[in-house]
This record gives sequence, structure tokens and C-alpha cells, in this order.
Amino acid sequence: MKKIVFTGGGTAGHVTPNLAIMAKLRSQGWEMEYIGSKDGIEKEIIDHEGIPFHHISSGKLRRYFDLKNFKDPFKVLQGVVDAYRLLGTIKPHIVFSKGGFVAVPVILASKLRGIPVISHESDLTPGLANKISMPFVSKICVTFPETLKLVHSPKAECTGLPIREQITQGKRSRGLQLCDFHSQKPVLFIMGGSLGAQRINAAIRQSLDALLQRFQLIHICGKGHVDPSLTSVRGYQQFEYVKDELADLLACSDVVVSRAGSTSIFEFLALRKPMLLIPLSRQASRGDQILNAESFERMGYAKVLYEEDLTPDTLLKQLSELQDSVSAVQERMAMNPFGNGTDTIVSLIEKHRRTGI
Ligand SMILES: CC(=O)N[C@H]1[C@@H](OP(=O)(O)OP(=O)(O)OC[C@H]2O[C@@H](n3ccc(=O)[nH]c3=O)[C@H](O)[C@@H]2O)O[C@H](CO)[C@@H](O)[C@@H]1O
Repeated sequence: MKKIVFTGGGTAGHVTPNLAIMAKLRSQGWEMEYIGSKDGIEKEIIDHEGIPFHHISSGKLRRYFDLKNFKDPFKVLQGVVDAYRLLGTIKPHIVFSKGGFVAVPVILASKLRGIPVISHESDLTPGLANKISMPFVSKICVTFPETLKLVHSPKAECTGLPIREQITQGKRSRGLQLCDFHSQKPVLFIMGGSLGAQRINAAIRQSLDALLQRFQLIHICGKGHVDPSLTSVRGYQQFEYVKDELADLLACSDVVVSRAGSTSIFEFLALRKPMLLIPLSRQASRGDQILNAESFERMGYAKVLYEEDLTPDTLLKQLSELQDSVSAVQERMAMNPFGNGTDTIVSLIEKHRRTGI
């Protein structure tokens, strides 16, 4: 029996692409297990899939000063020891890493055990965890063609993003029913990444009356961010985080307002949802979402509203411009050159796995 270990986590963007690959490998008879962190969202997502989950010690690697920077390298070292032990027991033929800090110890331990690793980068610019791991992996898969120029490695290949098939199988009628919506008014889908985005939540709620004149609203707010005072507003449906219902909610949505996490925006593209992207600012990140969003704007799939320009007025203005160009955007999306990365990655997994163990 062929066996694979998946890793990756912290936030859902580093986990959900794994689900697409898992479904395909499962249908080909592979056995699989997952190594993640104790407190990341990956445990919840992977438990839901019924796949054995093991957690290891993991530490955040920061580019800025923080007292935890002195403690975290020891947590990473402990993570390498934990992962080394687990890999010795599981004995996989290959490891697939979707990035995030928990992936670093797993990749180092795989190297020590001589197990090949394929890593995948979702964002246009490689994250720190993937950068550190590059020398130790057999193959680096990237999502954006622009990333190949930044990675400069013969190991790199543009495979696109693995997209869960389940997300493309939603039903508009089920989505409308779930929200108690009708089909006479367009539906606006709002998502601040897997954790929610407080700035976006606030801007939407400040503009709620004006938005409700034009749309029915599905708002994924993030854990703990549902506003209880608004739960009975007709046409405004809030969720903290959604799992299986996401496909139906997207199927009934016409336009999207979102952060510009790579996993989400490629899902919206696959579903041909015109998007207004409000990327996480450079103050709060390395600026990867800004580059993701600008790349989608250049391709004509999205409009970008920078966080520093976000006000109820700019939000409404940009949304109305996007609504006017919905058909043109959808035509461009239909011609998009990005395929679903799942099949290419599954072929690479077959090609690079160890044989004879
Ligand atoms: C704050 C932060 O660190 N953000 C990063 C993180 O974002 P984040 O984890 O938010 O990642 P994305 O927005 O790219 O992906 C979120 C994933 O969660 C799913 N989803 C989301 C909400 C929900 O209720 N249900 C659900 O299933 C989405 O469909 C998608 O598959 O990883 C991304 C991918 O590397 C990066 O581009 C982001 O910059």
C-alpha cells in the first residue's frame, strides 16, 4: 500500500488545498496521515475528513523582534524530534507540504529520514516557512507563473492550486434556502479569509443599509465575530466559519468581497465569481495578499481596494463598478489559463515517491 503524510497549517489556506489532493489519492488507494500543530485550524479540518492526525511541537518563525523569538527555535527543534519519531512509525513513501510554520520541522525530519518531500506555495511571493524549506525538498510547486521568477530553482514548477472538487458542486437553490433568501436580488458573498477580517466586518456593517438595497448578503465573519444585534436583519446572513455548506453558499452568490488569500481567490476564480479584493496591508503582513490581488486585477478578474482607502463610500462605489462589469469579468474568467493543480501534483507525487520500502 502506498502511503503519504500531509503537513501544513496555521490557517485554513494552508490546509484546504491538501483536501483536493487527498480525495484524488484516496480514490487511487493511497493511505494517508496528517502531521500538524496542536492549536492550528488543521486539526479540526482533518478530523472532519476522518484522517489520522498527529500533532507536533511548532514555533512561529518571525521576521520581526518578539521575546518569543528566543523560545520558538527550541519548539521547532522539539518539532523536528516529534516529526522524526512519527515518520519512523508511519514510514510514508512521500511527504506533501502545504506550508505554514508547522511544515518546517516535518520537512527537516523527512530530510533526515531520506523521505522525499513535495512542497506547494499558494501565494505569489513564497512564505518564510517555504523559503526555509526549499533546500530540503525534491520539488516546489507554485500557483502563480510570476513566482517562478522569484524562486529561481530548477525544482520549481507552476502547477496551479489544487482546488477541492466539492466546492464546485454547490447548488444555488440550496444556498438560497440555507440563508432564507429569494432569487429576485443578487447575493453578495463577503469573506475575510479563514479567520475573518475585522476591518472588512466593520466596513460592511457601517454600509449595511445601503448594501441591503442592492444585495442580499452572506457574511463569513470569523470565529467570535458574528454581531448578535444583527442576526434578525432580513437579507443579512452571518456565519463564523463554514465547512460543507460553503459550496452551496458560493453557488448562490453573484459577487464576492474578500481578503486576497491565494487559496480563496483561486476558488472564486474557478467558480467565476467577480471579486472586490481588500488585501491584508503591509503593516500586518509581508504584503503577499497585495501582490496576489494586483495580479488578479491585471488579469481582469478582480478590482482591488486597498485597506487604507477602505470607507463605506469607496466600498459602495467599487462594488457598483464591479457589478456593472460582471459579464465581462466572467468572460475573462472563463478563459483563465490556471487549471486545477490537483492532477499535475498527483502525477508529481507518483513520480517522486520512494519505491521499495
Ligand atoms: C492572515 C493570513 O495569514 N493569511 C494568509 C492565509 O490566509 P487564509 O488561511 O485566510 O487563506 P485563504 O483565504 O487563502 O484560504 C482560506 C481557505 O479556507 C476556506 N474557508 C474559509 C472560510 C470558511 O468559512 N470556510 C472555508 O472553508 C476557503 O474556502 C479557503 O479554502 O493563507 C493564505 C494562503 O497561503 C495567504 O494568502 C494569506 O495571506
